[in-house]
Amino acid sequence: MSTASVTRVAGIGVTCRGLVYIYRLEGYDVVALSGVDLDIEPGESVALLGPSGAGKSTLLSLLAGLLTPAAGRLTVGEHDLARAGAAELSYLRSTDVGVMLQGAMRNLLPYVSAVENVRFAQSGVPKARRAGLAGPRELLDMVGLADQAHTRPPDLAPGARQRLAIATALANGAGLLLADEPTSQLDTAARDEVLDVLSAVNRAGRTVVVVTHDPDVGGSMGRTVTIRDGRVGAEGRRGEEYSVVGRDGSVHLPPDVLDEIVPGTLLRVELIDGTAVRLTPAQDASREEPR
Ligand SMILES: Nc1ncnc2c1ncn2[C@@H]1O[C@H](COP(=O)(O)OP(=O)(O)OP(=O)(O)O)[C@@H](O)[C@H]1O
Repeated sequence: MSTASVTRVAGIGVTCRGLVYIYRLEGYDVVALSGVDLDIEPGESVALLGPSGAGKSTLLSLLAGLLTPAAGRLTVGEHDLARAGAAELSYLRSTDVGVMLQGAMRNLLPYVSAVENVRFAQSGVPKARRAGLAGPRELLDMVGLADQAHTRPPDLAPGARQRLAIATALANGAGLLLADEPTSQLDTAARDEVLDVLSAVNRAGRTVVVVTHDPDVGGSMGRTVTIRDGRVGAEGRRGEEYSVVGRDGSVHLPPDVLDEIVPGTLLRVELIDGTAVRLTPAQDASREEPR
């Protein structure tokens, strides 16, 4: 696969403070996000990791303006998404944010060619923002599909379909790309081609946020953020994993530590020389029953 040079686009940053989202179902509520604090700098590449049901896709949908937070602050570029109305959210998606839903075909029109898919994605861009957009051919070139411009999505290989979904997501000139599981169900070669494209669009300035279960995909991004129980539990940089102290002082212990120090254990917490923290389990290593 050969990709052409990628048009530079300024990246868009994100700020989340105490972000809460609740799915309201008949008879009960599901708290999917319970206080996410997260900053993403313009031009960063970030992987959202974490166990199934942790809240990764919900967070991505909030960043995309597809869901509105129940509480907390959320800004994407200049937009305050906690306060934005439907028109502002729709403008955001047609200009600054490119979204790839899970499953390539959910992002594509099956009955028209690759180039028509990109043209269609550009038809919703407001006139004032159309000047300076990369053309459909250039976008297909960017994802290595120049020679398959007239192929319809069902006739593309799975990896090529995902790359076409990237081209359509970025057709509006977005400075923030949000992709939910863009490499799931791809073989290693197709996955690496998708990662190459994501890396190229990131190097050309755009902010890239990817939800994934694949640690290799996480490793290919500049930073990993692990969501656990609806909050940021850990962050990884340059292969090192760090726990994140929540605004209420809570810390998620890493799974391997939790194997040894089970929930309910009493811990003595000591600050050592102002530079390190020591956690020591109480003698019997479990909470005493109240008398
Ligand atoms: N449409 C919905 N209605 C009700 N509850 C939902 C809905 N979507 C998600 N949830 C619940 O919200 C919580 C977070 O789900 P979410 O899909 O964001 O997690 P996730 O980390 O992306 O999981 P996965 O890795 O399995 O996709 C889960 O408890 C899930 O069951």
